Amino acid sequence: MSNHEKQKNFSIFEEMEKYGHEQIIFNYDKATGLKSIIAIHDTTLGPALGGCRMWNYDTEEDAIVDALRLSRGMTYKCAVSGATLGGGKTVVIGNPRKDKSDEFFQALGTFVETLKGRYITSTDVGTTSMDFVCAGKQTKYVVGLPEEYGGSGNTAITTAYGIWKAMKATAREAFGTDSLEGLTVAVQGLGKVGQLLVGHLHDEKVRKVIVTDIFEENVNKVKEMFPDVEIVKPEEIYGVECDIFSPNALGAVVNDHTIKEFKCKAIVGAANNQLAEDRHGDMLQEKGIVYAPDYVANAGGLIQVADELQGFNKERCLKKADLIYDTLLQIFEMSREQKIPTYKAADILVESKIEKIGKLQNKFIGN
Ligand SMILES: NC(=O)c1ccc[n+]([C@@H]2O[C@H](COP(=O)([O-])OP(=O)(O)OC[C@H]3O[C@@H](n4cnc5c(N)ncnc54)[C@H](O)[C@@H]3O)[C@@H](O)[C@H]2O)c1
Repeated sequence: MSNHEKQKNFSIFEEMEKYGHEQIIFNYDKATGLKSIIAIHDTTLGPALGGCRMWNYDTEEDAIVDALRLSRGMTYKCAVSGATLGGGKTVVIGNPRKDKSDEFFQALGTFVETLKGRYITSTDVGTTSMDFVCAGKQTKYVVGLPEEYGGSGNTAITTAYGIWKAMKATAREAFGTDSLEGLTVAVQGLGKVGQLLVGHLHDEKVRKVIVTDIFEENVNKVKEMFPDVEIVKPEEIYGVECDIFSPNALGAVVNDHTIKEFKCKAIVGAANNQLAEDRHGDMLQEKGIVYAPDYVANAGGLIQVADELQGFNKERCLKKADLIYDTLLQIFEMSREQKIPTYKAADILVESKIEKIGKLQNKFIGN
């Protein structure tokens, strides 16, 4: 089907109805050429929070679908981490290597400001904390700023920490012990999170780390820091012999093709929306692969920026990230007891939490 035909069949309201999105805002700034979409999924728990992804989308439909999927993931991630925040996301259509400037992100800031705190933004793939220093000149509704600007700094640190904890919980479920010592872990994507994760794995004395990235400079950097890593080509990573596969690049890496290739016993990584479709989570369960639901495992970054909204405290933030381990154990237990895939168990946990909090009555607390 051509892109034009695809767009003719695409209904934005049908998409919003499917998962209950509240609002989509399209922003265009003539002076800078900024084209962005802000999707707000659910604000039952509080203002929507979610990073801003900058990507060269093939079609506008791809950009809208990404904003919808990612913002919904943020609702679930906020709820499962105990944050009093809802889910939102921005996508910026453009090339992050060419199209950025101070004015470009200031333009984004002006649009975020119009929402008066209903949506708070931050970094994601293709954007950096410095981009939000620029956006922050026009809005106070930004988090994930560098420490020298009063922010909590690089969120990848807490994300990688959380993935490491998630991996330990998943190892306990899959291998009966939460020590990663002696295991082989395949890491896809050696960006901000992937690089730090390899460091944690090294400290845990895993047997072998197999790595890949589409950018050679990232692979070389990791090889320099950890000479023992084994490097494979990007297309080879799914089929390598390993205990744990860790996707830390982009989403939809668990799909009809990769499932046939997987030789791992568990999947734990930072990438958002790892399952191309829900049914792939069912297929993983049938294959006996323990899947750590992405929005639970990768909540570290969200936990950090949510903490920044309260005045960042690193110790408190890491303590909250430690809970990723406990939450995953709870989800694995639900999955076993109810005989349902782990992604469904996580969704049930979150949806019941949102429903209960949504029904809370405001109580009179005196003057
Ligand atoms: N940074 C965070 O705090 C955070 C928090 C939650 C989720 N995530 C998610 O985790 C993932 C990694 O985040 P990041 O901050 O490290 O992003 P990043 O952009 O720094 O790194 C992504 C890396 O993946 C590589 N890559 C892309 N496609 C690839 C492919 N097909 N094969 C191999 N490598 C490929 C890129 O070259 C890059 O090095 C993203 O999906 C992001 O949305 C990040």
